[in-house]
Amino acid sequence: MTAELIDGKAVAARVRQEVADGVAELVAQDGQAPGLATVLVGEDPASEVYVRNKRRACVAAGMVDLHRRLPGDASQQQIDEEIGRLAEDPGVSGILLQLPLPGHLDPDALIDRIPAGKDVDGLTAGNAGLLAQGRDGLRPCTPSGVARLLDEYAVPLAGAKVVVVGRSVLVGRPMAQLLLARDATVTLCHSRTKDLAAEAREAEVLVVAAGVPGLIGRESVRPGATVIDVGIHRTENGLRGDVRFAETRGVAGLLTPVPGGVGPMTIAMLLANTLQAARWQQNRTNELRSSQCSG
Ligand SMILES: Nc1nc(=O)c2c([nH]1)NC[C@@H]1CN(c3ccc(C(=O)N[C@@H](CCC(=O)O)C(=O)O)cc3)C=[N+]21
Ligand SMILES: [Mg+2]
Repeated sequence: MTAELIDGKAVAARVRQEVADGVAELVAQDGQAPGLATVLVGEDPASEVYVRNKRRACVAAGMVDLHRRLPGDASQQQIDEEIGRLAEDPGVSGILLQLPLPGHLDPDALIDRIPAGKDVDGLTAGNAGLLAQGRDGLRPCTPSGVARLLDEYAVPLAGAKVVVVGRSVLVGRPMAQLLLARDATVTLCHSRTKDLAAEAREAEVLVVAAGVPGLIGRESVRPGATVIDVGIHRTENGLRGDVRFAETRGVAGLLTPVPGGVGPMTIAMLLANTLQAARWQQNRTNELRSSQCSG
């Protein structure tokens, strides 16, 4: 068997076009384009690349790029104040604090300064709680990108055995919650899991977000399974994932490549979240206006 490849670039291009259409509609309605504030602290080279790509995608979708850069030695209070200003600014639809932050900063406290309605990364305790309770909110971009890929390739989730490897706040935990909300039977594995390969082999859908290069190979994959590789590592031989691609391709039914799989979807879903946030803010503004008129 040779797995069919999931074309994340193609799906991401479709999502980005949908977002661009939605942005044009919003601009026609109230003359204001959504604005995305990416906040980058310091100069981690990988973060520079991601933020640059996010800003480009934002402009390409017709949104306003409101980038903020702070020095690597910025204090907790300085960043707190910057996020506070963006939170108050009606021109800012979404705020994204790029992670990881320099070691002297407390990321949780800063993330929770972002109002839930502008939290386009879906990382605040508020949005994580809404997701855990199965209520509407902004979802983390990588997990929602994975869900969209699975939908586009018509991978059944209801009742399916899904194994997620990795329990990070950015990917693994929200991924498990999102799949649970889609009625999958979800197993969440991590670095302390006993016999990871045996757990993973049970999966009809295997989502790998461990951050360990080449962690998963043929010994861990059920024949015909759908394998989603969220890992991304810069090596001498180019970008690699958490999955050993060539050997896994011989066992899996559907497989994401790295690059060109999940990565482009993360950015596409960020744009989709920013549009969603702008629509909610527009609705709230209109409700306020009409209540002032009638009241
Ligand atoms: N607050 C926050 N939100 C994030 O969403 C976030 C973050 N911090 N920190 C780092 C991770 C990583 N991440 C990626 C985004 C795009 C690609 C992407 O576009 N990948 C391309 C390749 C791009 C390249 O050449 O490096 C691909 O896989 O095809 C990958 C990874 C977002 N992250
Ligand atoms: Mg882990």
